Amino acid sequence: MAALPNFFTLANVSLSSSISAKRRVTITCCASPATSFPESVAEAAAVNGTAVERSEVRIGLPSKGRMASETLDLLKDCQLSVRQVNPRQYVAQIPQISNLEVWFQRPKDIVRKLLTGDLDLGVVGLDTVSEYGQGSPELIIVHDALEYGDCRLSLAIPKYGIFENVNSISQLVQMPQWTSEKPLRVATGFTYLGPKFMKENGLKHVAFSTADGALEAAPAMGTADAILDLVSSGTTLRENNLKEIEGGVVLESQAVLVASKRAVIERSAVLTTTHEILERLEAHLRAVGQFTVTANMKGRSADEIAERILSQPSLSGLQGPTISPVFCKRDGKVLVDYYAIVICVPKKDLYLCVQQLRGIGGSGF
Ligand SMILES: Nc1ncnc2c1ncn2[C@@H]1O[C@H](COP(=O)(O)OP(=O)(O)OP(=O)(O)O)[C@@H](O)[C@H]1O
Ligand SMILES: O=P(O)(O)OC[C@H]1O[C@H](OP(=O)(O)OP(=O)(O)O)[C@H](O)[C@@H]1O
Ligand SMILES: [Mg+2]
Repeated sequence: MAALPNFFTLANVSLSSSISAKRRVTITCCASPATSFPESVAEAAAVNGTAVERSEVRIGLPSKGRMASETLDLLKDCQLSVRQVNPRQYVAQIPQISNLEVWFQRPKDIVRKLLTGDLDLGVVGLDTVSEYGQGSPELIIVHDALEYGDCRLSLAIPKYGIFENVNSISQLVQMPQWTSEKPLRVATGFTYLGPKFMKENGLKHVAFSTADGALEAAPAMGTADAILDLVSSGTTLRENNLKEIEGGVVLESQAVLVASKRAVIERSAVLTTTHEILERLEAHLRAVGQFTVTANMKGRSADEIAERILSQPSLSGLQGPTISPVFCKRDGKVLVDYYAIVICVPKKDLYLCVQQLRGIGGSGF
């Protein structure tokens, strides 16, 4: 994952100790580079005063696009059913949390409204928080991995012509073609992150153009040399003869739960509701991320099997294993040759765990 510029763990906010104890939950806050902070956002954050007077808690959910239905599905899996009578109704309730109002908004407007204090919480892609939050210290990432909406913001160039042998950002920067008269033309919808990334990578001669969609067509049309856009499967780039380059990923993104720092700090109802949502998200995400592996293993005793399992690097950090004798009858005697073992494995470690269990004599998975 590319390092996220301007994000750091927020250790000195009073709520952090209680929330950040959870696995995969980080309370992070965009650092505030005061000098480069755009005035419009700073002003928006400053007029956040209305938030203090509201008693109900407002969460913004994507009203349309690919994040909309998956967000509702996730909440449903957490037993938080959003009651929306029809898709054109922009406000809804979640009966399980009585003082919570759901507002359906476009993802970028969710971030904007968190900054103005019109929303307290929101679910959007990290790319949207980073682009429209513009490093504002007013935004707190409450949960950084809701496990959908995975994509990356990445720079892509044509596979052909002058770019044929260019495969990294440093090679792109060193190309003699880019001058102040003829800068590298980049098409992007990310007008904050794009210039920031190029500056950080030393690309001086660059000009940006914006469009709302189908950016991948710009190089073939001759209107841009490169594009900076979201990539998920990579199909759109491939179909348009474009390639990503080494060092060209601006950020890795997925859906996150974001909060207004001020609302969380100043209004106890927001903090309580944030905790409640977080507990439910964590319980659900932990459960779906875990697999139970059962296997048989030959051995002299349960202790010996336990030692063998716990000596393996991918198995030693687990809670357990549960080891039970498997009884059989041979020549009229009840014997234990095998033990049944049960371990709980995070999804990402599943393959390695099974390999390591096999390596120490596990079978019958
Ligand atoms: N190809 C993709 N695969 C997975 N997630 C994506 C992809 N493209 C975007 N996303 C995520 O989904 C979010 C919403 O994208 P979506 O395309 O639905 O809306 P949008 O691009 O903001 O709006 P619109 O396409 O209507 O202009 C993005 O901010 C990003 O986090
Ligand atoms: O790597 P892939 O899986 O091919 O996905 C990447 C494409 O998905 C997004 O477009 P979207 O579908 O949102 O259309 P848009 O350009 O109209 O926003 C993004 O802007 C890319 O064009
Ligand atoms: Mg889109």
